[in-house]
Amino acid sequence: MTNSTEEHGVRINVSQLQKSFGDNEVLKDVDLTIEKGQFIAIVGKSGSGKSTLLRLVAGLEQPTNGTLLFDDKTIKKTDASVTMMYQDSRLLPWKTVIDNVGLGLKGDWKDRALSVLQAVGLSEFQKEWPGTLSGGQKQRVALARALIREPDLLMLDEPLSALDALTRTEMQDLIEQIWRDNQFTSLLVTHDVREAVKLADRIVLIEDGEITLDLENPLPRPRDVTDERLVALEKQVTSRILEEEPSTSH
Ligand SMILES: Nc1ncnc2c1ncn2[C@@H]1O[C@H](COP(=O)(O)OP(=O)(O)OP(=O)(O)O)[C@@H](O)[C@H]1O
Repeated sequence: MTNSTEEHGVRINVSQLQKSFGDNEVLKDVDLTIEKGQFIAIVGKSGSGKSTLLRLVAGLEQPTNGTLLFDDKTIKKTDASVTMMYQDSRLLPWKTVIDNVGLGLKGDWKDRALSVLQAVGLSEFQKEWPGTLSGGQKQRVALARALIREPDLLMLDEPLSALDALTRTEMQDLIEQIWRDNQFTSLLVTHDVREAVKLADRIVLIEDGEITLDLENPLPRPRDVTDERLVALEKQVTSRILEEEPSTSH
């Protein structure tokens, strides 16, 4: 799909979104517009509601209240292709790498699968079993499996947090390059503020189910994590997260 001239990306508009599980109000009145092709990172403490927001946007959960629009259409009517990448690659161990990439696809997908495997640097591994791959390679296959669907929206739920630091940096560069080549909209949930400032155009902080910071990241790409402007941005977000320690635990 990296050679495709077709336009990808979707504009997302979340308005007064609210989600409760029983008495637990997890998201309170969230408003967020993500422009087509934008890369957004959602950061925040554990339990603040990041994954819930992602799952609502992905249509895996229904909101208690509020609206969710894709290119100004309600989510039920959207034609947009939405794909998700998780911390765990979720590959089927009894299928080869290439069959995992094409899983669930109809028609002749082998050439496209090879092309996306090439884009993630794994074409030589097409006939291998997932069990023989490293954690980083498995995540590359998961990325290829997302890419073959030519996503308008790629959702990334802590996709790199189980990887070692070096592999993680390599994967960040790969994700950024693939996003730039394909221009889909990206929504990344991460605990890692450095990862957020390296990859995202905007960093959104969620605290107790509310957006409390929405920061533009104007730094040119590709970004160097030792660049003092990036370090300053990282400090700004981190200190904001740490500002208010909860007085009670629950
Ligand atoms: N299906 C569910 N049923 C009941 N409660 C849920 C459900 N999903 C999430 N929650 C609750 O919603 C709150 C927010 O969870 P969520 O996973 O969105 O947080 P998070 O910010 O992504 O946390 P983490 O960084 O630890 O993944 C938590 O209190 C969690 O227990």
